[in-house]
Amino acid sequence: MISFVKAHACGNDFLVIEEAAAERNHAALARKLCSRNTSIGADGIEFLERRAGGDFFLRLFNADGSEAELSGNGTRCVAAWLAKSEGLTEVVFGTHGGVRTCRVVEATGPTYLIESGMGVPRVMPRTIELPGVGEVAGAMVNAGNPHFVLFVDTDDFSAHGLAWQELGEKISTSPLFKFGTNVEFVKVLSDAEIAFRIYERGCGPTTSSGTGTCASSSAAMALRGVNRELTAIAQGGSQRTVWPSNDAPMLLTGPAEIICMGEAFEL
Ligand SMILES: N[C@@H](CCC[C@H](N)C(=O)O)C(=O)O
Repeated sequence: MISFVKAHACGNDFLVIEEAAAERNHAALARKLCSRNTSIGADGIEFLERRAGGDFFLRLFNADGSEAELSGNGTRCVAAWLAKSEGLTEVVFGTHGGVRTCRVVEATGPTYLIESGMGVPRVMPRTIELPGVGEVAGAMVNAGNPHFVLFVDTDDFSAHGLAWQELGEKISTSPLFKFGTNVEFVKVLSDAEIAFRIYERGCGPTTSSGTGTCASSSAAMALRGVNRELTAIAQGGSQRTVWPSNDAPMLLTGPAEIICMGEAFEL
């Protein structure tokens, strides 16, 4: 049996599994346990490694078994679990996308409001040529993991005559991005608010993304001149971002809720 904890951040859901239990089956476990109809279901698994000296390291596997550098929401879910189970209120995680620090701001039952230091996002305006679609203008953003951000002004977030989910998949899996990319469709609502939709590498449309929130916010701040403190509204809820300048680390504040814990049968 494999012990797991399930948590979500604005509907972006994760299983948390101790690295020691993975026995090198990370990808297979992710594909199996994240399946919505035949298993527990989740957008990804965070494997939590406890290193000497009390350090933590996170490895994130998407639902399709691919490994990503990190997840902003997933990291927060693990921080919420460590707050609930071990009373930790500040946790530093190593990830393949850089160090991330989480601080519990508020706790209400199983829900934790957490502020995370998300590193310095890098925003690079880019126009790509997509077969059958044409030129798509946007920005590549490195938020520890890769993102392509498009600005839209349609009610339904469609762009280039395609639903955002369809265009998102084309961009996410385009060979133009050697390692694939997450895709965000961003609408600037005011100087203080953006709304966005997310097509994630390795799992498709999700209701929220922590790194996607950072990528969307940083692109809107750097390229559209909105405020350096923003509310970013996704389908699953809002998060707050603060980015004092283009060279500064971004702070991300949002909720994470512990749903359940249990034991899964082995593969
Ligand atoms: N939902 C996540 C991002 C998860 C990783 C992503 N799918 C990738 O492959 O980079 C978040 O909250 O950041």
